[in-house]
Amino acid sequence: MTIQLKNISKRYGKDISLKNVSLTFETGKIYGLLGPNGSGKSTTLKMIAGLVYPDLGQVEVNGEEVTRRISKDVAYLTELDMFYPSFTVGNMIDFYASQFTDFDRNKAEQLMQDMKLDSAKKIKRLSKGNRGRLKLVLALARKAPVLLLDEPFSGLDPMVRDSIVKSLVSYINFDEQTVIIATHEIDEIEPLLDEAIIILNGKIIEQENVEDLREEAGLSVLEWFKSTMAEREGRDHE
Ligand SMILES: Nc1ncnc2c1ncn2[C@@H]1O[C@H](COP(=O)(O)OP(=O)(O)OP(=O)(O)O)[C@@H](O)[C@H]1O
Repeated sequence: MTIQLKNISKRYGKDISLKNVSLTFETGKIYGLLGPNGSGKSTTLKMIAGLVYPDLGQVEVNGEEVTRRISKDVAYLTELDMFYPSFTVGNMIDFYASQFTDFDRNKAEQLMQDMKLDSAKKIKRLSKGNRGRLKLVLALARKAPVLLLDEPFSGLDPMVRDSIVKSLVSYINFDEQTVIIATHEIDEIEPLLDEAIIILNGKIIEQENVEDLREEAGLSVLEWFKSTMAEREGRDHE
């Protein structure tokens, strides 16, 4: 599945959220969409999920324009908690299984064990971190061709993050899935990434293959991100 954003612009009232963004995402790769608060990461993901439409430009999946129908192919972990508080964890798993034909119960069971979640527990009684884990279970248990993760590690403690980052790849089917992770926690997701994209003030300012970055420039993604941002700031102040 090839996802293409072609010359996308989007504004909310006076605020410009995306400016002439063009990006291509291919199956089998994990992309990191990196940038500071308010840079347009979530808006980009929402566009791929068909939840927000561009003012200008096109979003295409396999050459076809994205509509609301894309949602069946997109597993989307959002920043917002959209859980029903009276549900138990198990109810939520049942609900997802009823909503999405690609929801894999066996995978969900395995993920629940890995994330140490109790299916009898009420969602309103879960800690923030455990809610974060549940969100990951619900997104990763789907065999959707497109997996969008918006700040997937927020609320998780550092030890857990580390182990989740390590186990995440085992839940991805690289023959069939495209994964896009939006985050400002670059250090943590670095080991997962194939491609790193920097978005700033609604513009894509850089994109690099992570292996090339390491081998050719001798830089970690975080070092590259910091130096790119510093260079920008310097330029903006000239
Ligand atoms: N529903 C909305 N109504 C008005 N403005 C919006 C809306 N959604 C996003 N914006 C604006 O668009 C810009 C980009 O926001 P977006 O949420 O895409 O950034 P982000 O990079 O995901 O930020 P964060 O890291 O803080 O989540 C911001 O200026 C934001 O205020």
